[in-house]
Amino acid sequence: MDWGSGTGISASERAETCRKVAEGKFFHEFRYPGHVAVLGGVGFQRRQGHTEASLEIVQLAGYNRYAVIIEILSDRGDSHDLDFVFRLAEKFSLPVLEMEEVWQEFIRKKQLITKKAEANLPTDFGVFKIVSFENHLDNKEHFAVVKEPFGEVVPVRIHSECVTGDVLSSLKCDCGSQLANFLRYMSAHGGILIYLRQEGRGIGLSNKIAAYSLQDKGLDTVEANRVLGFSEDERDYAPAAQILKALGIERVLLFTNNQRKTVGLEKYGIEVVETKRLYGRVTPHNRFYLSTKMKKLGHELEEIFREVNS
Ligand SMILES: Nc1nc2c(ncn2[C@@H]2O[C@H](COP(=O)(O)OP(=O)(O)OP(=O)(O)O)[C@@H](O)[C@H]2O)c(=O)[nH]1
Ligand SMILES: [Zn+2]
Repeated sequence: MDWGSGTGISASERAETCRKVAEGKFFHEFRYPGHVAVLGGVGFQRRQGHTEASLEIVQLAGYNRYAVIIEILSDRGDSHDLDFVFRLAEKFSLPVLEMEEVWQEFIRKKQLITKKAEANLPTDFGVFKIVSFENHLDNKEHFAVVKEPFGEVVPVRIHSECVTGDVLSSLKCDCGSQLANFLRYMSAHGGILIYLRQEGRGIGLSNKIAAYSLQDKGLDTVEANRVLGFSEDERDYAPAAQILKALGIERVLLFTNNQRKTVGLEKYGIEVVETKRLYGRVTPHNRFYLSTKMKKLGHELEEIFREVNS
């Protein structure tokens, strides 16, 4: 689009066109086609693209949601790499923001998950409260199980969905028994379980079953994920951080053997005051899986292997 009666080509005319868009002029007041391409963001929570990120940056800085994006090109017309961008930024004393930093700030500042429904839930482990959420972050039906009272630092378990382990009592992993152990702990001491619908470390049930099939052929859990085109762990704990905030909680005693969960919560503004190990059952079927988690994913499981070996 172009604004005004000139060609619209010069830098100053293009800047004027951008300014008029940001003033909220109507589409029919511009001329088409023109020399400024207009893009619309679909929401940063849906797409972590430059268009969406630029809208968040200007809004976080206190401006209306209009931004100008430029691609930095070399003399030959190719896109420059990040090294060039850093050198350019240094030369002109400009800040450089990476997508991950904008995402973290977005999750800290824009609360997209709120409490929806809550009810009592008597279980074999005790009577809990179950809470559901209105979730505009990833639109999944995560839920929380709450047992009060608890102190200012709340015992918390972030548990990723494992239908095979949690529902079918599969012996291939430790999920079901870890879940039961935490519910038992909560029943006695109070706390919160956040159940995230991140089946298969975020790859979904079908892909996890495909990964199991590769494991039947001798691959380990990390290799199987990679063969299927995924990273070893696709989870993001942004929904967990926002669920905790929706429940009014910012300081936690986290039950996990996985440091990525601690890092994953802290970067979104949740303070992990302390972590406690939470072990499940070791079976002949899950031993190799658990030792792979320890060796390749950094899970702190040395203690259970010491016990098993002694
Ligand atoms: N892709 C894949 N996912 C698996 C496999 N085995 C278990 N999972 C998934 O791994 C996740 C385990 O979740 P959690 O127990 O919350 O997390 P964790 O990383 O083990 O960390 P902590 O239990 O907190 O120490 C669940 O989503 C399971 O479905 C596997 O072989 N492949
Ligand atoms: Zn499992």
